Amino acid sequence: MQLQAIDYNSPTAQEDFVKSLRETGFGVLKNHPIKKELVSAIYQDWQEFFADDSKYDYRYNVGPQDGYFSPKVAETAKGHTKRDIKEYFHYYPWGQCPEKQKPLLEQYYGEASALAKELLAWVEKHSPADVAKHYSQSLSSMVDGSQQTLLRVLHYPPLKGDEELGAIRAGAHEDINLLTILPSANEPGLQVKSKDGTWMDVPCDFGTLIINIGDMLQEASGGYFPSTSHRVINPEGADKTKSRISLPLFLHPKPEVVLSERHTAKSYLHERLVELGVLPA
Ligand SMILES: O=C(O)CCC(=O)C(=O)O
Ligand SMILES: [Fe+2]
Repeated sequence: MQLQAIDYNSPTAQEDFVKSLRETGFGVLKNHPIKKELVSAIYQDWQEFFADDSKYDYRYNVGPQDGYFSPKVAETAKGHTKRDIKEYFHYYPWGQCPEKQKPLLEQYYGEASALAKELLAWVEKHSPADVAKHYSQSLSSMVDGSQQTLLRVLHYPPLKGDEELGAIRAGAHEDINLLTILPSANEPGLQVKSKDGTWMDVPCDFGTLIINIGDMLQEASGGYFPSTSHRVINPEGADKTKSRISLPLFLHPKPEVVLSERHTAKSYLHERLVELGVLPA
């Protein structure tokens, strides 16, 4: 299985994209509306943020989860024992954000959320009737007016050799939300698990966008759209000295949205954050 980039402007983009999501949990888009100059400017802005000790002034708020998570409090992937080797900042329009980094991040948040919503509408339009009948409301209306969509700026520091044995940049996990949009990072390392259990590299041509299904869409679609495991592996050799920045946007529904007979978005998110060790039970 190889992930082929799909041209956003192609006449068959919608069908090709939804087919890729269905078969692999992932889709890669090229020629999409998000400018790569915006993404690279954000990467630069945040290299500065993570390099400066004033980042500790933005320590995350435990309940709402906005702000800076240092490597000491970074999440531990479900089923793992070692924390991921990363630090990150959680941006919400209502949350804390340093003034210098705010304008571009806010702009990106708006553009990426709008694109994510459009892609969710593609998913809905190409869902078979027997899958769509389980959606408690239209997928795109699930995110209308949502305050929960999260933009995460991730920094994986260069490896120094003193990392815990067995720790990796991001342990294998599935995302919690409906859809995730991720611009190709500035360094490789992202891998996705294929159906036969092998790990494949996700292409990291700067300028492409990687989209994946999260657990909430898997739940709402009765498993038709798979939330696929992915991870970020550690660099080797000379690449160890390089840091890596990435910028996933996690599209979240409103808390009261019914995902399935078992879960609302709120109950599901709470259960998952406790499992990740970032919320007290
Ligand atoms: O850094 C990446 O490329 C992926 C990050 C990721 O999977 C996540 O934060 O959920
Ligand atoms: Fe992820």
